[in-house]
Amino acid sequence: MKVGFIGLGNMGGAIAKAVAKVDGVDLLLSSHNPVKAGKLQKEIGGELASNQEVAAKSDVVFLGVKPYQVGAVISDLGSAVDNHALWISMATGVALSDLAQLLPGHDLVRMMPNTPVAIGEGMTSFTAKSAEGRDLFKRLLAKSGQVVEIPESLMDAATAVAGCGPAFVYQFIEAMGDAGVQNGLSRQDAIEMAAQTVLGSAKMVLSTGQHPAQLRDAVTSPGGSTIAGVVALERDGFRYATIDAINSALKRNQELG
Ligand SMILES: NC(=O)C1=CN([C@@H]2O[C@H](COP(=O)(O)OP(=O)(O)OC[C@H]3O[C@@H](n4cnc5c(N)ncnc54)[C@H](OP(=O)(O)O)[C@@H]3O)[C@@H](O)[C@H]2O)C=CC1
Ligand SMILES: O=C(O)[C@@H]1CCC=N1
Repeated sequence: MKVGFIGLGNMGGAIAKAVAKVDGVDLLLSSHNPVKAGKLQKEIGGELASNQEVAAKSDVVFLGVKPYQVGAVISDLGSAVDNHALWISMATGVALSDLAQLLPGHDLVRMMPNTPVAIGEGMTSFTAKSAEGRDLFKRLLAKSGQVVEIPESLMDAATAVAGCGPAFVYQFIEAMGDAGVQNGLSRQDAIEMAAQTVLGSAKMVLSTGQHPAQLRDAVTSPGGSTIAGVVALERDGFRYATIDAINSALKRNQELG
């Protein structure tokens, strides 16, 4: 099966890395930036192509350009889109109804991935126009991490929590690292400790099925040091700051749409 990519930046490139691991897939890679696309091709294989070639020759096309570029990029393809491939858009805020106007008669999937798909640990939400599109999409994302089908009305929420979420987690890891450095750890050790702590804690949430508050209680000895830190986080508005960050991202998603 020929799987094409138009736009191979941070997100399109990460998905291409995951899709490249699926058996029976031949990649066609197109980006504005031939140097970037060439570098990726060396890493994951496939063939470099123009946008028109990708549209005309692919059975499935992943669209990885910025939301405001989607309309112009598809319009520029002209009759190359007439082969009725499955089109998959990752563009924030761009609805299936918008895509259907640009690609009338095509099968469509709207997805919201996050960058950890590049290492098989992503969290992707999607809405599909057809059952065939859904099955093919899930097959292509099989090596990308978790994949969940949601109603399109929840896409902005999924975008804010999981699409944008890695940036918030990296900020938290960076801040933990700073605290470690302030207290004498090397930068490298501090970041490794912070990142592994986030990884292990996330795995505990997913593998035990326990509520995060229960798991936090198991760390928090009465009168101990953890509760002192927990109280400081509450005092400084950590929970509110996190919710506010996600709501701000959600509001911006709606504006982008
Ligand atoms: N980054 C993320 O974590 C996530 C992003 N998304 C969505 O993914 C999409 C891409 O975002 P992101 O990867 O961050 O952005 P990037 O800017 O990193 O990637 C966009 C890519 O598209 C290329 N491009 C621009 N115009 C064209 C064109 N006419 N033809 C072919 N390629 C073109 C750009 O090339 P050049 O740089 O040379 O202009 C660039 O490589 C967006 O719609 C975003 O909403 C969704 C979920 C998460
Ligand atoms: O910042 C953005 O617009 C996109 C949405 C999800 C992650 N990046």
